[in-house]
Amino acid sequence: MTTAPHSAPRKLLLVSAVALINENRHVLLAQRPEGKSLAGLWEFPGGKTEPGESPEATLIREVDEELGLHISADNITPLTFASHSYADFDLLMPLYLCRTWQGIPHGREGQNIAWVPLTDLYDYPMPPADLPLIPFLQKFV
Ligand SMILES: Nc1nc2c([nH]c(=O)n2[C@@H]2O[C@H](COP(=O)(O)OP(=O)(O)OP(=O)(O)O)[C@@H](O)[C@H]2O)c(=O)[nH]1
Repeated sequence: MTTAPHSAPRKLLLVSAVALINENRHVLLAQRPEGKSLAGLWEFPGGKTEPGESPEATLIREVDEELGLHISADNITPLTFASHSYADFDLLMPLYLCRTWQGIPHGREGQNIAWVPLTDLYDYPMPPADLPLIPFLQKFV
């Protein structure tokens, strides 16, 4: 008698990300460095939620680590989310909106960053999960 193989459950990855919007209605994107998955693509700052960490705390921590920016929980608001099935995991990514921060952003991990007019977002190749977010941002931000 043969037994059907049990496949491991797919992993659900929770990632917090932010649309930092400046006074010119430009959004800050960061380029994924060489050596990482999806290298070279432009993404919203953020990262994986650690065990026991709230999505908002993740965002505040990641924006500091990646960009040297200080944002407060009072200045971020939920905007929309991305949901995408990558080959080896499902991504759920709340996208917050932030228009007020302290500091001048710089790529603390050596990554390129760019302030991108919302109308030019399609000129910056982004991960597939992010593509549905572009028309949303263009229409509602
Ligand atoms: N921060 C961020 N992550 C995104 C975006 N879109 C998207 O698919 N992701 C995915 O969400 C995950 C975020 O992971 P991360 O930034 O904390 O970690 P990482 O690159 O070091 O991890 P990895 O190289 O193992 O994927 C990555 O798999 C990344 O590809 C986005 O706009 N911003």
